[in-house]
Amino acid sequence: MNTTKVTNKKTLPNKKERHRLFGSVEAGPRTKPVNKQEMADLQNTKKDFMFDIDAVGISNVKHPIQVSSSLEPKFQTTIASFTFTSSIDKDSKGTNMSRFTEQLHEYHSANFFINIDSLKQFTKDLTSRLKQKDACMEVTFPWFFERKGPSSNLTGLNHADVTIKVTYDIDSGYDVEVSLTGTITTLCPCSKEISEYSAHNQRGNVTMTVSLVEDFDEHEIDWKQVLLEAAESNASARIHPVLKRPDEKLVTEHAFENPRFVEDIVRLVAADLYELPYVEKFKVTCRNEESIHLHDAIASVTYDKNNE
Ligand SMILES: Nc1nc2c(ncn2[C@@H]2O[C@H](COP(=O)(O)OP(=O)(O)OP(=O)(O)O)[C@@H](O)[C@H]2O)c(=O)[nH]1
Repeated sequence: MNTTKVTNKKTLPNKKERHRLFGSVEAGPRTKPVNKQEMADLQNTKKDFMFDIDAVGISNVKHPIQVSSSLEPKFQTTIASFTFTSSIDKDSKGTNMSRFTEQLHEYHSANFFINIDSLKQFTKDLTSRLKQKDACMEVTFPWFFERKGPSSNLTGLNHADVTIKVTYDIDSGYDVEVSLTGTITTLCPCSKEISEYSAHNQRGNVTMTVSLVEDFDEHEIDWKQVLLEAAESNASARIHPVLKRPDEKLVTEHAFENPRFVEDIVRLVAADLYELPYVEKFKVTCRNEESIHLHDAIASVTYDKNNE
């Protein structure tokens, strides 16, 4: 290894002098309290502040998390983005924002696994910690799963974006919404029909947002895998990280044999979700990134079984 040092030719002022050169000044007299007990607590000021606030809190909190899965890898760490909020009434000036991340770190240190049950516990605890009547948290993360080539069986990791949103209200209890965005291939039926050869295709992003029945047992059913399957099994073809030529041939032919409009995707996925007894209501959206346009094709279906 070459350990020769490069000789510095300039003589620089020391670091403190450099900071002064760029505008740093000496500390002024300190007159305000440094003990927490003596500090002003503006957040907890009680007065008529005119309006209740629906949601106040923090968003874009990046944090490592642990997730379990019915597909390989069965346990994984991934990076999540959290949003934490609660409502406050018009007599409170503000919330105590440090308590959101304070609680997150406490959970993290106690081996926090992200699932519906643990988020229910988290929001309930947060409600008491904040001394408010409700709390809401939303967590979004890439969930990874193994995918094999259809002929070679060669494996790689794909991912889908997953969101869990849990609200706890001391009067009405829990509200849980789960969501997954999976990526698929769609082959245009119109293009297939009218062209002498081939058909153009798209990369489709299918987002399913679902309300599950109250007694849904996530230890019995991995809803992530179910939603992924709803998107992929209705696609022209699935997406693969590793494809050899025999795989590529199968995937290409499968897409040609299963052409889909963006409308077909949202209706077919809606049908699968409709058939799941533990799904109460759902929204399916699809956004196809066109390969023959700069724009995307979009469609959505919303359905609530309670309104039947
Ligand atoms: N309510 C409120 N807080 C803010 C805002 N902007 C920053 N802060 C936060 O105020 C925080 C102080 O947090 P608090 O939780 O109120 O601190 P505290 O009163 O010492 O905490 P407790 O001991 O839990 O009562 C800092 O973490 C800042 O991030 C804002 O717009 N509204």
